[in-house]
Amino acid sequence: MVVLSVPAEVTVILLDIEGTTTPIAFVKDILFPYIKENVKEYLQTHWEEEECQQDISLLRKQAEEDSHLDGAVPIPAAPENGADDLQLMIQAVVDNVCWQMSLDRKTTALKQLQGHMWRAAFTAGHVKAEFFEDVVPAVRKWREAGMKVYIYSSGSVEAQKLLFGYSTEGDILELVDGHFDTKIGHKVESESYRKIANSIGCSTNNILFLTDVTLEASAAEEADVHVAVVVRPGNAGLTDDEKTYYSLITSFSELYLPSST
Ligand SMILES: CSCCC(=O)C(=O)COP(=O)(O)O
Ligand SMILES: [Mg+2]
Repeated sequence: MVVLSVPAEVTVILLDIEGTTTPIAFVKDILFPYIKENVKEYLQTHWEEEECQQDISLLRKQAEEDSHLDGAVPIPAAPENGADDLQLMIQAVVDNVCWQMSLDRKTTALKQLQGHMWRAAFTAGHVKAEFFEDVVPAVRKWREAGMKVYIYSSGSVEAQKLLFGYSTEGDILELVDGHFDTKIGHKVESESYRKIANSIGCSTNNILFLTDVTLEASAAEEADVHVAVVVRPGNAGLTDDEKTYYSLITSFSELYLPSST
């Protein structure tokens, strides 16, 4: 087995979710279709609720920022003229969400609505999150060795907690010391990793970030975070240069913690 030695200064392991802890197929084939199939009914049912109105406001703001993009779908201002306007507005939000999802956008607005929609599916037991089989045993081992384990995903913190709270492995939320999402910044921006270190109360070089996306690894590395790229079935392929440049692991069990011997 290939072994990647974790530098002695590392005290925090920061995990991406999709493509790292969890198969991309679970997100693409189960979580995302749930949104596309249910978003219209969800909006019709929850429209009057404050949480839903906050989600719409955020989506509308994002739509304004996106107005220069090819194919962007605008969301009109709040309806004034009754039921017909409301139905047009709901359809605009549905079209905007589907457009964003067709591009796999990671906007905070989209991710916030998705997190709220998944709540019902997870808590009712209709969906259970999948984790690669090496994830839970490795995380337990790291924690026993004194490591802190944090999550940094484009999925909202609320969605992350649903995944860890309602998984095929049971409720494994207690294995996570904390969560970060795009509210702290985007994963391809190095400043986000500095803010995460600051929020945890450590230096960036105390963190090892595991992700499937080399753009994220590169941003983290620029902030002096240690990185390893996770190669999982179903992940996007890496170029030869990326394979040479980055430390690669195919399972969390390949990480060797000097302190855990
Ligand atoms: C954690 S919620 C479901 C996945 C999701 O919506 C997403 O965008 C995952 O992105 P990641 O940063 O974990 O690759
Ligand atoms: Mg990922």
